[in-house]
Amino acid sequence: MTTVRDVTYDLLRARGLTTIFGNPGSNELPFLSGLPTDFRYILGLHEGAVLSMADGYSLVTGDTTLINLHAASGSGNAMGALTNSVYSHSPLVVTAGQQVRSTIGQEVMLSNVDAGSLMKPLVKWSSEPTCAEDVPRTMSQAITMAALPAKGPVYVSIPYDDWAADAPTETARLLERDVHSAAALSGEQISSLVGLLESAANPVLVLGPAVDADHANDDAVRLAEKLRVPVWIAPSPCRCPFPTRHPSFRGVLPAGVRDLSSALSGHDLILVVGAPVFRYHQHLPGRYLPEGARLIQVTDDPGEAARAPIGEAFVAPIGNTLAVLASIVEPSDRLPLPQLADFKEPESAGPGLDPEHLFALVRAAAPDDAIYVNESTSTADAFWSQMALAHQGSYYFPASGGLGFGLPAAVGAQLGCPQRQVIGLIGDGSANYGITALWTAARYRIPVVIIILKNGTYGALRGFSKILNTGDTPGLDVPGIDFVNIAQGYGVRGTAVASAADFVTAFKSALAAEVPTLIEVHTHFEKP
Ligand SMILES: Cc1ncc(Cn2c(C)c(CCOP(=O)(O)OP(=O)(O)O)sc2=O)c(N)n1
Ligand SMILES: [Ca+2]
Repeated sequence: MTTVRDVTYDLLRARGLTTIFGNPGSNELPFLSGLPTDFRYILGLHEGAVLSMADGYSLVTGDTTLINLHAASGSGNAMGALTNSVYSHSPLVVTAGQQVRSTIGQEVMLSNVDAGSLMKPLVKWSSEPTCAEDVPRTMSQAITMAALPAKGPVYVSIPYDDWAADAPTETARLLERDVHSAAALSGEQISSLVGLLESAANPVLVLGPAVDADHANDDAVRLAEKLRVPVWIAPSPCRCPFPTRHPSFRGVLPAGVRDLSSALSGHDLILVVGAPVFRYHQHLPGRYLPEGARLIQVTDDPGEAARAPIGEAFVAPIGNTLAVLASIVEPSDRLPLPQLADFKEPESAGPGLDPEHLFALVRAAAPDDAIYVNESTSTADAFWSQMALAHQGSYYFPASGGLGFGLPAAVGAQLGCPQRQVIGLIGDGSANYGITALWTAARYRIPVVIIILKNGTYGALRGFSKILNTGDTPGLDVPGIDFVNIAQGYGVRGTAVASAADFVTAFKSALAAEVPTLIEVHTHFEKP
């Protein structure tokens, strides 16, 4: 007789979920026992790292990705990482082993009490099947929900005695299922958008992560070039939707209401594509928009459209909308935008490097199509002022600022995209939240390059203490961490550098290596 486990593995195979990121407990063993040979299991040592590795993998591949965690304790450890995945719309299927079905109510050891509620609101859908026979259909629903727009993580808790139960014969029909999502702006809606863009005196494009997620970067460039308009990246970006050396590129919008509004002053039409309106961060109240500006938002997430405080929104596929607009909008007779100024070539007063200087050295030596996973929270301005990102899928940042994403996501991204070099730019504070992913990188020989920016402090919080005028609070410094020895303890080759020449030597060696490498760079939080 075919078991629930057999049908579930057939379903996972049919939908392409044959890589499992996990950390097991006893509840998971009946699912993992006799893992089919065409599946691979990637072990992480902490569930936060497991989740973020899977997130990095799903972001670069675009694949719906399977995670298997241990009951409530493992699921709970992963929740911090899920705060990012839910906003980066990562299609993750998070599964957890549950105690034997008949004992859950007694709350025996390893029971995941009220499992269906545990992960809300950090997942778009969550369930514990009501009986063993419904496990395959529930898994089918979970995989489909994760992948349908707006994509996002889902959670399924499965009692471990369900796997051996007989599967109803009809569950085999799940393997034939396919679910298509269509919808697009109507001809009338497109015409109204085109009319607004062509009649605006000074329009501006604001692009968000969904443009990059939908591989619509080139159509965004075509639209910007036809309209001859400036292009900003929406605030708090977790991806890069537009080439940063293009003449239209103006940078990342500030994440405060007041400053964002002034950055857009003078524009009468603001077209926001693929971003929430907006992911503000610093609380700097003011007018949402400059005088006389009209905001139009195109998003594939009904929630983003519904919760925006301003503007008119269209819920539609991002790639299709940009492609249609770029093809039918008339070329503008505005003057072409001038080339961007050359990069400043910064220096540092040693020992140690200024972040701008470090990023200039990275840019000079890294491959043109490198993928950057950034979690160095006080150096964002320096990064955007020095990097030349030209390709789709070149940049990832924790979508909710939940630390512990960066280092594991870099490992997962490198596993998912072996053809491009992945470079993690990780603060010496952030590194500690996902440090165990170094072991996974060494264990599976994943050749990621991890650059630790060691300024000895929680730099972003020092910045916030100035904005919030909170003075010198406790808990802001992280001096003396030895990432080289930590890395070597997890099996990763590490080097510490404090000069430009030494960094370039170590970086070029790391880029040529076929194993993971960590470089600890002494950086300045403030210019010496
Ligand atoms: C899981 C988690 N814990 C704590 C924080 C709070 N936090 C913390 C602790 C930051 C400092 C990070 O320091 P870093 O060394 O990684 O980078 P910088 O020195 O460049 O800021 S930024 C920030 O929002 C967080 N965002 N996420
Ligand atoms: Ca730091």
